[in-house]
This record gives sequence, structure tokens and C-alpha cells, in this order.
Amino acid sequence: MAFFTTLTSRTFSHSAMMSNSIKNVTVIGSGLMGAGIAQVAAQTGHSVIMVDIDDALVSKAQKRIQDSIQRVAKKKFGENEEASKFISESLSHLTTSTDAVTSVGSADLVVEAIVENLDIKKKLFMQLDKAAPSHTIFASNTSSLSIAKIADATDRKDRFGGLHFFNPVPVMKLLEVVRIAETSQDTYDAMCGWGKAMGKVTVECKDTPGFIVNRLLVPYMFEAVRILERGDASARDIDTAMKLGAGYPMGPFELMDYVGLDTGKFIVDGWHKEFPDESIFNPSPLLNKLVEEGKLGVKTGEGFYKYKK
Ligand SMILES: C[C@H](O)CC(=O)SCCNC(=O)CCNC(=O)[C@H](O)C(C)(C)COP(=O)(O)OP(=O)(O)OC[C@H]1O[C@@H](n2cnc3c(N)ncnc32)[C@H](O)[C@@H]1OP(=O)(O)O
Ligand SMILES: NC(=O)c1ccc[n+]([C@@H]2O[C@H](COP(=O)([O-])OP(=O)(O)OC[C@H]3O[C@@H](n4cnc5c(N)ncnc54)[C@H](O)[C@@H]3O)[C@@H](O)[C@H]2O)c1
Repeated sequence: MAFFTTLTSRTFSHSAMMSNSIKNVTVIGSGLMGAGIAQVAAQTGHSVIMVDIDDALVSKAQKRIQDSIQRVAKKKFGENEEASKFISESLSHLTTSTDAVTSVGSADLVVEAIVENLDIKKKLFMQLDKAAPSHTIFASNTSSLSIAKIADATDRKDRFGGLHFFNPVPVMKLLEVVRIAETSQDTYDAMCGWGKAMGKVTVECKDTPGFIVNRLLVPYMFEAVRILERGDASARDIDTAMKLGAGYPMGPFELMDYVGLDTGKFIVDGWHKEFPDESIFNPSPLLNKLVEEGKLGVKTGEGFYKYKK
């Protein structure tokens, strides 16, 4: 099914599901998170442009969205014809582009989901700030960086915040909504309203490292690596222990592979640099070695475990 189109002009078509002021959404980055955010935004009737740096990456994201949306449709409608109507309608709301600057021209909201690097994110937002209309809200999906530092690249701090989704976006119900000192109440309310229109439950977070979930989850994952590095237990046994003993859907190594080991490394390296005396944020030699070898987890076919491609 070839439902996707490349960007020409943004068509207006949104369903009654949307009760907030945000209709046109541009998602920058079409990796694990960007593709998921774009998919759910399209499923909930928003007009979406999904952007990445080249056509091959966009095509890869389109393939992932097609697989995922079929799972969502099956869960919602079973095998009946409503399912294919839902898929084609949703995907008709989604266009793609490889040009971030032109893709924000009619955006009400821009959600950035590119690599976890402060300088690269700032450079992007600096360019977008000049191109987007004045009413456009900017949000970063960063896992660990300071929203205030990213917002520093723009002249719209009152219209800037964090929208932190969870992987896989079509399944995970939570959205952390992060406000900085300058975020206006209107912006915060619009972000929360959009989160609800996306079918998510929102929680309010301050702009502190890791917000709520990652401040707890990342140290937990890195403690698991340290158990493995000390030779105290195998990755498989640690995963089994946390699934069967603590009720987690995935063990810490399965989860790190799922999130991406590069992303895990970016997070902990950043925090280690910022808080060198906090041993809980110490980098892991084992994780560094896997990343150096290009073993980034499920997305590359190998991380702590091997996956069928
Ligand atoms: C680091 C960052 O900043 C923050 C983060 O994102 S941290 C990571 C947060 N995420 C997690 O903790 C995920 C933990 N894992 C899980 O919740 C579950 O293992 C999982 C939902 C990923 C998969 O669930 P599991 O039961 O193992 O597998 P599976 O049967 O394939 O999937 C369960 C359901 O979800 C659906 N699903 C799973 N992945 C999907 C996807 N990518 N798209 C759409 N649907 C999906 C399946 O279709 C299935 O639907 P069903 O209930 O109708 O059968
Ligand atoms: N992986 C997770 O579980 C997870 C969960 C929540 C938040 N996050 C955060 O979301 C962001 C993206 O993470 P991901 O896992 O999707 O990464 P990813 O590596 O899967 O995807 C990032 C994408 O951004 C693209 N990109 C890089 N620079 C770009 C630019 N200037 N313009 C357009 N596209 C660009 C890359 O080509 C890549 O396709 C990071 O900030 C990460 O910390 C990740």
C-alpha cells in the first residue's frame, strides 16, 4: 500500500477527535521516536509533516509506520473493513519532507526528535525559529537535555517546552509535558491539550535532568550494566529476574536494546559531564564498547542481544 506522499502543500483535513488549537504538526527526525509521534498525530487527525535528512531514512520510517499502524488497526477494529479505512485515512494526513526549514511554514507545533545532542538540536531550532510563524510552538522530545538550554537558541522561549514521549509511541500512554520558566500558560495548556488529543495521559514536569521517568529509569538500567560488568549475573538472568520478580514488561537489557544503546550512551555521557561527582551517572565501558562496534540494539540487529533483521 503506497499511501505516503512527499510534501507539496499541507492539506487541511482533521477529524472531530481534535478539540485543541493544534492542527498542523511538523515532526523533525523520523527515527524510532519521530516516526511514532508522526504516526499517532496522523492517526488522531492532525495534518502532519515528518522530516528527516534524506529519502532513505524517510522511507525506512514509512515502512515502520505501515507495520505499526496495521497492528494498531488490528487491535482497534480486528479484521473488518473499518481497519483499512482507519489506515488509509490516517496515512492521508501524513506527508514527508527532507527540508526542515520549509516544512515548518504552516506549523502550529514543531516536535523535534533528532539525535540527543545539544549543539545539533540548538542549530536546528535556530534555523526553524526564523522560518516558522510567530504562533508556532516548539517542543523537544529530548530524553535528558535541558529544555531551557535548547530554547536558548530561539527568540520564542514563551512558546517553547518539552514533549517527552515513550517508545513505542503508539502503545505507551504517557506524555511528560515539560515547562521552563518562560513557557507561557497558553503554551503549556496547548501542549497538554495536544497530548490529550493524541490519546496520551500527561504529567507536568520541571526541566530537571531526566524529568520523571528517565531520572528513575536510566540509573536503573546503568546499575543493571554494572551488575553484568562485575560478573555478578548474566544479562539474561537479570532480565528474567526483573520481569518475573518485579513485573517489568522487559528486563533492563531488553529495554536498553529497544531504546537504542547510542541514545543510552548520549544520555549518561551528558549527565556525567554535568554531574561528575554523581557515581550513578558514571559511563559504562561495556556499553561504550558496544556503541563503538555499531551494536546499537534492535535498530542495528545487535546490542546486548542479537536480533533477526
Ligand atoms: C529513553 C526514553 O527517553 C524514554 C523511553 O521511551 S524509555 C522506554 C519506555 N518503554 C518501555 O518501557 C517499553 C517496555 N515494554 C513494553 O511495554 C512491551 O514489551 C511492549 C509494549 C513494547 C511490547 O509488548 P509485548 O506484550 O512484549 O509484545 P507484543 O505482544 O508484540 O505487543 C503488545 C501489544 O502492543 C502492540 N505493539 C507493540 N509494539 C507496537 C508498535 N511498535 N506499534 C503498534 N503496536 C505495537 C502489539 O500489537 C500488541 O497488541 P495486542 O495487545 O493487540 O496484541
Ligand atoms: N529511543 C527512545 O526510546 C527515546 C524515547 C524518548 C525520547 N527519545 C529522544 O528522542 C530523540 C530521538 O531519538 P530516537 O531514538 O528516535 O533516535 P533515532 O536515532 O532513531 O532517530 C533520530 C533521527 O533524527 C534524524 N536527524 C538527525 N539530525 C536531523 C536534522 N537536523 N534534521 C532532520 N532529521 C535529523 C536522524 O537521521 C534519525 O533518523 C532523542 O532526543 C532521544 O533522546 C528517545
